[in-house]
Amino acid sequence: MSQVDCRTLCFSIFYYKTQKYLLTTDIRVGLLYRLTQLGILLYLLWWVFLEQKSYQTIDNSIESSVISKIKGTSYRNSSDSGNNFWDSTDFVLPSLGENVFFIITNLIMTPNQRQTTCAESPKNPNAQCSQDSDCPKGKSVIRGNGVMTGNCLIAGGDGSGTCEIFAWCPLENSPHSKKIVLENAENFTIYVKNHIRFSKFNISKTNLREAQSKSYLKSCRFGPDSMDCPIFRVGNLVNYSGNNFQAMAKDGGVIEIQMHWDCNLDFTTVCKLHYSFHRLDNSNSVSGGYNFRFARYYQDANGVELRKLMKVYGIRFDVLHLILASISADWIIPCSLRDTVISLCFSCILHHHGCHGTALHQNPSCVEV
Ligand SMILES: Nc1ncnc2c1ncn2[C@@H]1O[C@H](COP(=O)(O)OP(=O)(O)OP(=O)(O)O)[C@@H](O)[C@H]1O
Repeated sequence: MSQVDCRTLCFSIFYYKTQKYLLTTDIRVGLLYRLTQLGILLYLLWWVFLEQKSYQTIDNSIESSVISKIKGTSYRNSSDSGNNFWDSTDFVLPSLGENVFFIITNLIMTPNQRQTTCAESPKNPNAQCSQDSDCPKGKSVIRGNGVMTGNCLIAGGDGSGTCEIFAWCPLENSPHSKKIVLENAENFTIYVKNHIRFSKFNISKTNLREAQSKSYLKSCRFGPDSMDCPIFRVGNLVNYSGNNFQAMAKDGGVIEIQMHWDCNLDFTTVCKLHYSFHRLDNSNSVSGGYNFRFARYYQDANGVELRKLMKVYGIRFDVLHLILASISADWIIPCSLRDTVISLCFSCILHHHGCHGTALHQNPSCVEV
């Protein structure tokens, strides 16, 4: 590189350029310019601002808590299990009041079980025997309830018997009747409290309106006429999910209570809350419904440990929430980008129109300013 080239290159970084404006009085170019400006303006106002609300941002730093409380009582006087009275402490599991809770609607109760020997269920083909050697001592019965003692208990005169087992005896009672045990479960009420907090903006919201008093809560029930009441009747919830309570209460199921928050945090915080209810388990499958077993342990007068086994059927409620929060972003309209686009377009137009280079002086509609 020659010495002159090098000096030109080095000094060029200290040069300062000014812009040169061209004014064209051609009405077609002017009209096109204004139409382009109008188009960009309309695009920004209508699409970017009104339709897309692109000036807003979504806040993902949302904290939320769900607290539930269930109330109701149920009484049943039956010939096989006697008087049975239930209140929420008995039929709600767990009692913590979380966003997932289970309401017992039906059960098979087997009281006074203790660890001793008894006959395995005769319905279990793996426990059928004709002699003691068919019941190897210490071996668990496949799909059974206990461990074989080595004795075959012959009950009938046909020589067929059932293996004796060491287990919690007596074994679990036979399946429940068609009638559900907690008949009044349909009328139980669920109170769902949901608090959400937008930690970035220190804004809190709850599904309970400030004006709602304790007496309102005592009497209100969620329904088409009172969509802002946070107390739901169990039977209605099941209906809203498109199911029949009596059918669902017999074998149990899972229902989702979905709380959909749509909050606009611009200016004043406005949140719209919408509830929807869906059944989550597949009631038509071979193993439909929802049940599990648990036991309550106690001792008799001699200090022997006993238990009351319960196979419970019921409805598990999952409270889920979707929160959509939009708020004005610290947005900057990309002015430089917009100007670049406009100027690029117009240089093309002017070029096409002959307003460039030497052609500038030959075209009377191009004025240099
Ligand atoms: N599942 C429910 N069904 C109907 N009302 C309810 C239910 N849960 C709570 N409430 C009522 O809503 C109001 C607010 O309940 P909150 O739990 O805040 O107060 P509380 O005094 O602890 O209620 P309580 O002692 O009655 O359980 C109370 O009047 C309460 O009786």
